[in-house]
Amino acid sequence: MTAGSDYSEVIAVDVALRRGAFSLEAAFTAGLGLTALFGRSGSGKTTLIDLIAGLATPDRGRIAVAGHVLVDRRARIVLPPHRRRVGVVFQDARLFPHLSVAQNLAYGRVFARLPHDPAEFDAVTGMLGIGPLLARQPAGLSGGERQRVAIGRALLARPRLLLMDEPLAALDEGRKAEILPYIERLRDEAGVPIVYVSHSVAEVARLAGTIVVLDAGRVAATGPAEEILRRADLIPLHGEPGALLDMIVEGRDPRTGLTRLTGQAGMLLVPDLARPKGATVRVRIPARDVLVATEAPQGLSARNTLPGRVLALASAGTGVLVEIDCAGAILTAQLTEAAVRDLGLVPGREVVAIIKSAAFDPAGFGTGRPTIAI
Ligand SMILES: Nc1ncnc2c1ncn2[C@@H]1O[C@H](COP(=O)(O)OP(=O)(O)OP(=O)(O)O)[C@@H](O)[C@H]1O
Repeated sequence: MTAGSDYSEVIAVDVALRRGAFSLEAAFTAGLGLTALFGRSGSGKTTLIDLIAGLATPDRGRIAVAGHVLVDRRARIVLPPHRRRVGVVFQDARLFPHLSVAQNLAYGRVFARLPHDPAEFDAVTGMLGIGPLLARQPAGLSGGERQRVAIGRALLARPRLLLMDEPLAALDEGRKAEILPYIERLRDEAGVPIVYVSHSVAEVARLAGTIVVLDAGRVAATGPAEEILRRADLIPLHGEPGALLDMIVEGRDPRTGLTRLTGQAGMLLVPDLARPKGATVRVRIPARDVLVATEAPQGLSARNTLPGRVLALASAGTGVLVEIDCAGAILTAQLTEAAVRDLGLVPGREVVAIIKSAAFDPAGFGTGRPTIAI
């Protein structure tokens, strides 16, 4: 990509397909970084992945990646999967059981007709932390290790796009936590755009720059992750609204032992994070963990109070979702209608958002800036 090119169009999809009673009609564009295809079971996520990978052909439409047309039904272009330069990582790693890790990795390369490149091999195995596993057989690896090898195999074929179809779904919580930092490195360092299927809000909140929400074969919404995840009208799909804030680690607060983060919204104290000073972190703050006051509170144990202004109110299930603009960063608070009435909350009203430090789940902190705008 050259500077000034439109980063929102690294991937351009506009397709239709009927499969039995199910019909998919989906159009979206996405840029570099990680784009999550998010939706309930049966919404069409895997069908869309199949169409991009070439495992199924749309009845109508066009798919292009980095300016290369993979499918254009009107122009009668349907590239076979092996000519698409699209890597796929499935829920199960699908490694060859009779080959070692090193041989599995080399296979991706052979299949793509690329010569062995020791420097690239070392870079990929280093990034994914699989160097020590090279002589092992897949049967002896943990689920997370297997997935890292599957990602390495896909990357070594130098894809223009990496598709990941629920790559963590078969792993327990511990293994998921172990592999997430590698997926973040992949997103930030490999320079390959990723389309990532998940129906986990926590996963998508941590990883995605862009979210495409699918519902019954249609794109219900698409946009930056922070916008999609706070929308009240999408609660039936994502379940729980919340804010995403990109913040910087300032260091350990000597008085409390908590980690001090700074960002657009102000300063937050969160449970001790093993991240270096200056590191960027992505923090998710669910709306139910935010309280609202109309004056700075006195004698309150909560550590985090951010001044802001009510931006909008939207009815959300049995309550009200209040959007608060904290110096340009937008927080959301889930309140009862009675609380909104009692506090006199209307757009423009100055308020203080209060978040308990204990509300932050250290396992949910992402790294880096997930959207790379060029
Ligand atoms: N080959 C097929 N023939 C007929 N219907 C199909 C076929 N493949 C998938 N479907 C249907 O298409 C719909 C979308 O399936 P798809 O696997 O794309 O959903 P999904 O969002 O990936 O779901 P999940 O999260 O459960 O994996 C489902 O109703 C499914 O039953």
